[in-house]
Amino acid sequence: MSSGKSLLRLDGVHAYYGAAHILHGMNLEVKEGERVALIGRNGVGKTTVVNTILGLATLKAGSIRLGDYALTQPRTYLAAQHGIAVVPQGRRIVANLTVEENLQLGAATMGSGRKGHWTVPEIYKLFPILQERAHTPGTALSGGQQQMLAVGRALMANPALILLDEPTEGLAPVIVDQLGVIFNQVAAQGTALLLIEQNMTLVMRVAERYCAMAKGAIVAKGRVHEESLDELHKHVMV
Ligand SMILES: Nc1ncnc2c1ncn2[C@@H]1O[C@H](COP(=O)(O)OP(=O)(O)OP(=O)(O)O)[C@@H](O)[C@H]1O
Repeated sequence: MSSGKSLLRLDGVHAYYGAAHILHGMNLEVKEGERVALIGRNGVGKTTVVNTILGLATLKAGSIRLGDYALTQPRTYLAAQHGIAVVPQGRRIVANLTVEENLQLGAATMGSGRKGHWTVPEIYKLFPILQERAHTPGTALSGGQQQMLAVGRALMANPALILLDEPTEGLAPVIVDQLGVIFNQVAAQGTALLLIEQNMTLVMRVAERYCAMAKGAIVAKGRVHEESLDELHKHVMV
């Protein structure tokens, strides 16, 4: 376990959509530079963890800390201000902006003015195809390229931690492999990753430890090593 600074910590979190009680005492911590996978079957509440941090699901009990900051009233901009960027499920590329404008939006809407390694030229080094298509509308890209854009946009905020919500969903295996390489490069730059993922091969390649959810809480956790695949699969098989 990393002895670094805590970037994100949930303790006993209960969260709701309206009257629907989704997170039931959720605990989770990601420290500086860590690569953590959050796994579990469809519908167990993985996206709701992200939505609760962003204020899109209602936090009713428990606590969330973003670094040293106690997040009592979650809001999207507060996560960004405290160094957490999100690559949302479904990518959410802005339709009437070009690739480059989408990237610039990442720096602007994260709002914290954080400086760091990631600039438009650095994103283009990571994803040369985005430079080739810089002036194309973001939504005219292929699914894999849109996911690269969503990752690039999140990096533009120079986050300490990036939350990746099923980034490889619906993508061809060759693109999944490319993204795996990229996530490792991003982590090597010092950015911590929380990877929500159904592809356990990718989890094996990227994560150093995993947390498995069922029914809105953590039911297992451990280190990822060469023998982990069967154990990981148990938590995602239907
Ligand atoms: N806006 C909403 N209103 C009410 N219930 C919702 C809403 N969004 C999700 N849910 C329900 O909350 C539960 C958890 O959903 P969530 O999206 O967090 O699961 P998940 O583990 O991320 O699954 P998936 O892999 O399918 O994205 C599911 O039962 C889902 O139907």
